[in-house]
Amino acid sequence: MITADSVRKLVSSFPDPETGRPVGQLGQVGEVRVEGDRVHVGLGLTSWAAPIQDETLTRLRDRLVSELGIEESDCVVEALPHERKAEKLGQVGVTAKSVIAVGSGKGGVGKSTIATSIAYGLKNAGARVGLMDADVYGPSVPHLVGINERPTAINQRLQPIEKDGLKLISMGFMVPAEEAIVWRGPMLHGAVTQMLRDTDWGDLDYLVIDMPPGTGDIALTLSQLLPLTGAVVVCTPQDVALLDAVKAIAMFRKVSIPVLGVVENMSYFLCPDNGQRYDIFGNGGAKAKAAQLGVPFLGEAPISIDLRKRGDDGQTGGNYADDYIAPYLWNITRQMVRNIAASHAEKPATPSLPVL
Ligand SMILES: Nc1ncnc2c1ncn2[C@@H]1O[C@H](COP(=O)(O)OP(=O)(O)OP(=O)(O)O)[C@@H](O)[C@H]1O
Repeated sequence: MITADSVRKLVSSFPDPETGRPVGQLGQVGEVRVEGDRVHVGLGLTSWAAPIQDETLTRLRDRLVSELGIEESDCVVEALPHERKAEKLGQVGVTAKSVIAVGSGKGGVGKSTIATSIAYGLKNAGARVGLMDADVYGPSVPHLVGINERPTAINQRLQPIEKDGLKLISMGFMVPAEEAIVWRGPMLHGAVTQMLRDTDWGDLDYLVIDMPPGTGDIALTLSQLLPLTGAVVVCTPQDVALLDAVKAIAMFRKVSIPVLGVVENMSYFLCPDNGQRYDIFGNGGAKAKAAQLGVPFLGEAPISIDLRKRGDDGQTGGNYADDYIAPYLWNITRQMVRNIAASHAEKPATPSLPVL
């Protein structure tokens, strides 16, 4: 006979996606009801896990169905909100659970577009997200999301600009582009440190950092300032771009930033007139290269006129309203979170010591 206790025990050992620790240890098992063969379970999930909430619930339900030998239709697993504060990270004290750098080997491959789309995807799913545009050589995020105003400071803390619930700070707010372009290492280091340390980010699930293309200076600076969850490398499919992406991967590895995966942008073009697919820059090269280098592939995004138009109009966040490009962007975002959750399950976080 199935009892609430036996179900609770099964649920308790299920790993929390955010920490990798059993949910039973973290007070995340909610109400468990058993009526004959019908089982109803409440699972507490944090906003960090929101992008993979549905599949997490399905995984738990599948486990219960197989272990208890019941019908899928008799097992209901429901998400309950679970609060968990982020810890202050590194010497800059950013309060975030995951810090993700988005980089590329060269400019113009759509790095800022993908970084912004990832940030919006996480935010739309229900996570608390900050986006830091550290691309000194082309700080394009304010343009992509349509922000013209400058951040204010309260008690010498920069207040990020909020756009649709996304918190944003850009190098473009700090310095005129023509000035930053001639900066050397120490000045870049100072500016990035200041953006991280002196911004009122609040409590974030994810901080997404749009990196300048190519250069190792900022990757090195970041790795010294706070523990990064990992880097996403954006590239286009042609061979020369892939060579640069390989260099970017090597650069992140050199400064011990794990590579969360590669994104192939501008993978192909679907002609709206005849539905014909054109592999303008070739296709599939990034996936093959990622496999060869032993890094995950996060997904592809085709060339989309809407994506480019929305960028020009400061409406990049609106890409999720577009039927054609939205599933590709969402797939990349979700695959990234899945990969982070899988690494948490492999290496669960050590529990914080109780306060005596
Ligand atoms: N999949 C795509 N389809 C169509 N246009 C795209 C796509 N991805 C990006 N773009 C467009 O390409 C241009 C460059 O994109 P973006 O600024 O994101 O590149 P970047 O790699 O960050 O460049 P840089 O490093 O020079 O800032 C923009 O006009 C953007 O709208």
